[in-house]
Amino acid sequence: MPRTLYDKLWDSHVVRSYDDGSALIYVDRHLLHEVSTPQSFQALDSRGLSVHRPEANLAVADHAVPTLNRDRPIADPMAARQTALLQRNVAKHNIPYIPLDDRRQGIVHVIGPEQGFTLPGMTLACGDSHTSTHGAFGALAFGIGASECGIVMATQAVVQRRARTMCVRLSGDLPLGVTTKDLALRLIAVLGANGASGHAIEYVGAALAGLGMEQRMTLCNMAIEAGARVALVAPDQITVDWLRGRPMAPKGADFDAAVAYWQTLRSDPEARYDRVVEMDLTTLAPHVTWGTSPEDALPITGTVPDPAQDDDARRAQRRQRALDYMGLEPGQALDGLAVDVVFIGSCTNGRLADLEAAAEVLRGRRVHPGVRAIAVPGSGLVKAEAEARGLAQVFRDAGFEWRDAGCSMCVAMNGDSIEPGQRCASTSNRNFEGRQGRGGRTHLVGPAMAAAAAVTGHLTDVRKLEILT
Ligand SMILES: CC(C)[C@H](C(=O)O)[C@@H](O)C(=O)O
Ligand code: SF4
Repeated sequence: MPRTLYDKLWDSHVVRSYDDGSALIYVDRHLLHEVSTPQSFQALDSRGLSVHRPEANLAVADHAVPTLNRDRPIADPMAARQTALLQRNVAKHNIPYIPLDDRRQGIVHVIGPEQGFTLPGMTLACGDSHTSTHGAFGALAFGIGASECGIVMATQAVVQRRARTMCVRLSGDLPLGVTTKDLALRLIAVLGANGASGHAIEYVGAALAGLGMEQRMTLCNMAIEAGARVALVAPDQITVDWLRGRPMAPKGADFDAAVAYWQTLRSDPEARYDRVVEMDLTTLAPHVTWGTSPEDALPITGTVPDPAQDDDARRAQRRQRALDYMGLEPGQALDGLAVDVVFIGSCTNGRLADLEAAAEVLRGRRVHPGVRAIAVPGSGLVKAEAEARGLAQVFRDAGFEWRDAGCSMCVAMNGDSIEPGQRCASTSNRNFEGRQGRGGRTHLVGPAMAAAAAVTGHLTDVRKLEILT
């Protein structure tokens, strides 16, 4: 029977199947961060269990870590405790750990691929919902809960429910000024925040040939915001070229052998998906969210919707609440909304290609007076590369704060946050109430759109700005 890529990855990792459709799945790799693992280690320790295969794990602190003054002790007591605890736990269990002062430190979903820890054909788990990111490499990657992290460390396996499959077929090229973030937002708006729940999304289609790994990661990263815990792109030459030479990727003949296997990781031509969605990239516009769910996304040329016109009463209620929280009126144009803060970073848009896209807009321009703009590279290596290529200087010259790597203002756990009532154009993935700080108002955008907001002082269509490259 013809199989999808998801089926192949699933089948090759089943240890035992159960009658209810779930299965015990072998987990090749496990990523750890400081926020979701304290109870996992506690569970191990209270039962006297050891870590089954320490080298299958990789730990890094990212959520709570400061992005300034890294040479000093962490000032926030909670962050200091969380980070120290992770360090103690991994040392005790011999788990490879990237320390805070290491250039490789960064957001788990940035450093996994960067180090070649994430590889095609593998199963990868992490106590974090955005683990879907790693599916861009053709890995079966999924977020798990804290107790499951303990189970994975002790047994190298976890029980999962098989997902239904959804094919998202992408055709055409992205127009100038439009990025994969816009595509991701559009897709979530079309599907709804729960529209893909219970599904594994596979992105297919001619458009993928024009999308680099970083763009594919942005797409897979945001699949969870449509409810899909798993997202996939079949590995191709772009994947192979990106992984060649990565520190933890196989070397020499081993790499060639791995590539031969990776080439088998694609859906069979006759394979059936439970659902198929078509997206034409050529007509896509830059998007922005107006509400408090990632599904509240519209083209920047749009206006704030009117809940009173909504035929779904529950949605109308949610939307009205969102408008109240966001301080918006129905019918208001999105282009022109003044912003106080601009954040460029996160595991969605904190990679080199994202910084480049923003820098293209920033070059020769200045951040609008009164706007606070902050750029936080996704990893120390992204930061170093951006500095080597002169991008950091573009950000600094424009008036951006240029920080050390971490989750930062994406989740505001490290003190990088916005004030109540402040409006922020953010390249992150969630715009929930309070996500970037209590009372803060988040508008999700791509990196070029964030840069455009920074220099104009308001949400605006980046296509209206002349790019001075
Ligand atoms: C803190 C962590 C568990 C959480 C997640 O699961 O995604 C965070 O990364 C987020 O983006 O909300
Ligand atoms: S950058 Fe944001 S979305 Fe990504 S792992 Fe960190 S907190 Fe979660």
